[in-house]
Amino acid sequence: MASFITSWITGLVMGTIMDETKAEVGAEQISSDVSLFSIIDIVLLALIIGGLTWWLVKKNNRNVSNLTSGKSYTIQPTSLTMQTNTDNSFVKKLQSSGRSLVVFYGSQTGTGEEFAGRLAKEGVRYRLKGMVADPEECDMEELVNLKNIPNSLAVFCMATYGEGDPTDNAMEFYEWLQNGDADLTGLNYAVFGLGNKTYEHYNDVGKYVDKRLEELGATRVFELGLGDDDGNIEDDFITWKDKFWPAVCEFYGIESTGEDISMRQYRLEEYDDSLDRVFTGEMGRLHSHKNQRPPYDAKNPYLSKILVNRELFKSGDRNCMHIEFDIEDSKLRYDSGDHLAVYPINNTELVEKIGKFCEKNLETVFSLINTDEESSKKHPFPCPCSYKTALTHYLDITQNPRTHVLKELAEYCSEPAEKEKLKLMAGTSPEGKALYQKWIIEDNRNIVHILEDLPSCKPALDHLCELLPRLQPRYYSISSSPKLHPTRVHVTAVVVEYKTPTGRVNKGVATTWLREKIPNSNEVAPTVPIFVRKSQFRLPNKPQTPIIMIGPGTGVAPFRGFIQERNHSKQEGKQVGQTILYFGCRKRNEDFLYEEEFLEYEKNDLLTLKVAFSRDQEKKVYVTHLIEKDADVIWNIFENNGHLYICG
Ligand SMILES: Cc1cc2nc3c(=O)[nH]c(=O)nc-3n(C[C@H](O)[C@H](O)[C@H](O)COP(=O)(O)O)c2cc1C
Repeated sequence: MASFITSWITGLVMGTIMDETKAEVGAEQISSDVSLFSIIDIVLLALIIGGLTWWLVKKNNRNVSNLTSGKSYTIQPTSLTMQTNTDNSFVKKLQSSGRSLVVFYGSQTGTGEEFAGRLAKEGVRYRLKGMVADPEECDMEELVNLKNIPNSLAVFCMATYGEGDPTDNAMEFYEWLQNGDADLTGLNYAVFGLGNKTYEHYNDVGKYVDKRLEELGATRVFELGLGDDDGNIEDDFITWKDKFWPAVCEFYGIESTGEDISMRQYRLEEYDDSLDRVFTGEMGRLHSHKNQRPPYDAKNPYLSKILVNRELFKSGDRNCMHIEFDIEDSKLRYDSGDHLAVYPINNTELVEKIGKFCEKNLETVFSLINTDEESSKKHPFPCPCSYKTALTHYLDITQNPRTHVLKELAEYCSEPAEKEKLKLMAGTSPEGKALYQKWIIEDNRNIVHILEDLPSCKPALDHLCELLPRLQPRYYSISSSPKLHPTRVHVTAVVVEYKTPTGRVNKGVATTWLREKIPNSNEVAPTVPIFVRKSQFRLPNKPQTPIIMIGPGTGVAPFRGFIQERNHSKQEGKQVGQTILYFGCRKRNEDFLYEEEFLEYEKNDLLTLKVAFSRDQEKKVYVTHLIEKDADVIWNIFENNGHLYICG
């Protein structure tokens, strides 16, 4: 039962990973998510009764295994010591640069890091010159010495992942807090947590850090703030921040200087075209795309050849791709259930529009150089590069911009009405917040749409490049098993395209780009930068263990890998337990993914296939209906220590 619950939770996490890039979630995926929650209701009720004890056992053991990062590590006994390195002395850095505010971030996809940057920057307004710091690069034991700096304050912007786990960069700090017993008396702190309410462990890391620092003797200067990424995390942050600063002023007996903090963090250098060491889209090492060298990871992705890219839908106006990536010479390894990360590039048309609106030659090579010489982050992205490279490879130009970006854009409007509109949305008035919600979020405007709709706004392109967030890799559930396909990774992805309320067509960054990457035997195969991210979405160790997989739509992707793996075990003569797949889609003749393969496995007595076609008859049928009907079978599998997985 314990493993069953683990699988259930992991399934939920997995479902979210599939939807990680919100801008790329199609309407069909959203509707499968909604139906999944009904499944969860049904199944969970039964579960809670039988599995509570095991659940508690698991919860207590949670600290022993990290469930999101894929990193393996060992917990040390109570006096865990972190590596001390004088270069990592954030206290020295603060002292040498006359600062007293340090803002740490635990961030995976950049939101926490961005919030930390904004807080550190705003500090000058309150005579608290600030510095952003990555806990992974700091000796966090120095927190005990921070009190030696007058009016010092440590702020923590901490995101939560998986089953309430910290981000990779905050892992060591988190363990230190959990296992250490430092005396933090005299340390002044505040915490803002980043999370998502749809997760069971909502903002667990922020809550824990806030509580634990107090337990260790530190003084909370302002109450814990909680940001919900399912709602409007930007709004949560500015609402918290606007009360945070007055509380800080009261605590230290200081006043706002009223200073405008829209100063730049990076200075610009532009070069003539003779420069030879110019980044052209590499993530870390210059020329790494030309001289590929393992090991491959997020900073050194492997340029993989696309060997197959075929359409899976038989009819209809939507597209679903089956893509096979070549990993033969890469030394990359994967397990079924892992994720493939793909670094996409932005649409050329959008990139060129930005160049046009900003009236800048996109071929110009430039660098953004941190004005804070103490900072470990010298550039916001690999520099020098051309503006075209920055906008194509490194910056997210399709997200809804956050309010601080609008504030800076306002300064570049020559038309007073347009300037006021941006300022209003960037402000904290209820009217401004409502306008931001409507004009940016609901109308789904990205930076290109804003510049299009506010024609007098002509930002300096280098400033815009400083403001835009980094383009993130997209994660896809791997839909193959290495047992069957050791040299290839398969991915199953629906092409995202939808109309926004302003009548524009928004296209998913990665899927639209991948769609064009069709291998042709006469040409060199198209290549894509990839790396494998380990997951905890795993088959039970013993093939005899019965499993139920619920995977409507592209939620079936990881289960194709699981089924291939179970089939491999069967062919090796091993006994394989019941393997049940619930799959749902619109119509049998339209979007039944991998129909032939699944029917073949069913014919060979490996798979029990349960399918729901919502639009093939008058009355809608979803996987939830099938599960309800099969309650007895499912319960029987639970009683045999089966595993249940949900993905969608
Ligand atoms: C795969 C995944 C797992 C997540 N798990 C949780 C969770 O367990 N609890 C929670 O409150 N939020 C969870 N979140 C939401 C993130 O914490 C939230 O989106 C946050 O803003 C991310 O911050 P970052 O951009 O700084 O990494 C999860 C998000 C993803 C993509």
